[in-house]
Amino acid sequence: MSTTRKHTALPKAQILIEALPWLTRHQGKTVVIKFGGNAMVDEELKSAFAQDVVFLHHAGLKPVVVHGGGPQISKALDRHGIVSEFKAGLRVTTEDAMDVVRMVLAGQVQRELVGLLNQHGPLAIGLTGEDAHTMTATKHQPRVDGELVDIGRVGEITEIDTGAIEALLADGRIPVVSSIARSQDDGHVYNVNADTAAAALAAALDAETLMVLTDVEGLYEDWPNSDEVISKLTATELEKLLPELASGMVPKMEGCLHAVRNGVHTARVIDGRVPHSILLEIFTDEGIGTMVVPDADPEGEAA
Ligand SMILES: Nc1ncnc2c1ncn2[C@@H]1O[C@H](COP(=O)(O)OP(=O)(O)O)[C@@H](O)[C@H]1O
Ligand SMILES: CC(=O)N[C@@H](CCC(=O)OP(=O)(O)O)C(=O)O
Repeated sequence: MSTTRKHTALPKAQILIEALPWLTRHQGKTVVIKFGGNAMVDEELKSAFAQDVVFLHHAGLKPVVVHGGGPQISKALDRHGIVSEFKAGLRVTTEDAMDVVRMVLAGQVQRELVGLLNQHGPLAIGLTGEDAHTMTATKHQPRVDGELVDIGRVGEITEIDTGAIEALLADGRIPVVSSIARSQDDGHVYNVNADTAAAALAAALDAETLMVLTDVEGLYEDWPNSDEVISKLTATELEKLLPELASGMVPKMEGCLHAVRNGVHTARVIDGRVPHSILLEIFTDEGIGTMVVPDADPEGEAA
């Protein structure tokens, strides 16, 4: 035989092998991925997101996508002459505004993500929390300066039925969920913050990981004065920080806390502006954002 041939693709094999421990660890595990409206600004990023989710699916994980669409809703409301107002980080949602919210989330943003994922095969199925009683809510009245405020059709999740999502996962599909909930009597629907919905679903599904993609690097220690990202913190450490956090981060970090306090192993806030941030986070040990772990973290760094 002649001398050994030079295989120029060998570094690729090295990269695949480096992912082996992570592939083994995450095999069969459910990962809830929240794709924020602010991270959905760029066509290339959206395609890379879809590729990552499909990659996870083919690597044996069970991804569930929950999407936001705040900026897209604000734009549509503006076109309808409705002014966007937020209280306690949540959109004040009149009945008219709710029609627009539902149209944008279920009819526009969700359809686009389903389309991008399905470019890779017959994988994604879109639903909202209304479908098969996936999410039931009651009217949410947050406190602002100690006073209860009425913010219209904004819901607080009271019940989750994971049946439809689990059936889709068992059938090898990728559920794409819009954050709209039904009311107990099916009389109307509620607008639910997408971070809150993703966290509640992650807990109800017994997911291994909740991953929240947004438009910052992670949780900044002293926002907006410094860009020092907190790379890892426990539930109790996060709980202490919560009162200091500002609007957009509040539902995200409250969601992460809820998730890890209810069985999810890790909740991560990562930068959706970095292409393939999901793969970097799942398959390398260079976590790129903020990771929240339960207080007793038996697996330590391996989480
Ligand atoms: N401590 C913090 N660390 C990082 N971002 C913060 C912090 N506090 C507030 N923010 C704001 O939260 C925003 C993310 O939330 P949001 O706008 O709701 O994004 P998304 O559409 O991804 O849900 C950031 O762009 C930033 O302006
Ligand atoms: C009650 C409430 O505020 N609902 C959000 C739902 C969409 C969302 O959460 O989108 P992002 O993740 O892109 O912020 C809203 O109407 O904007």
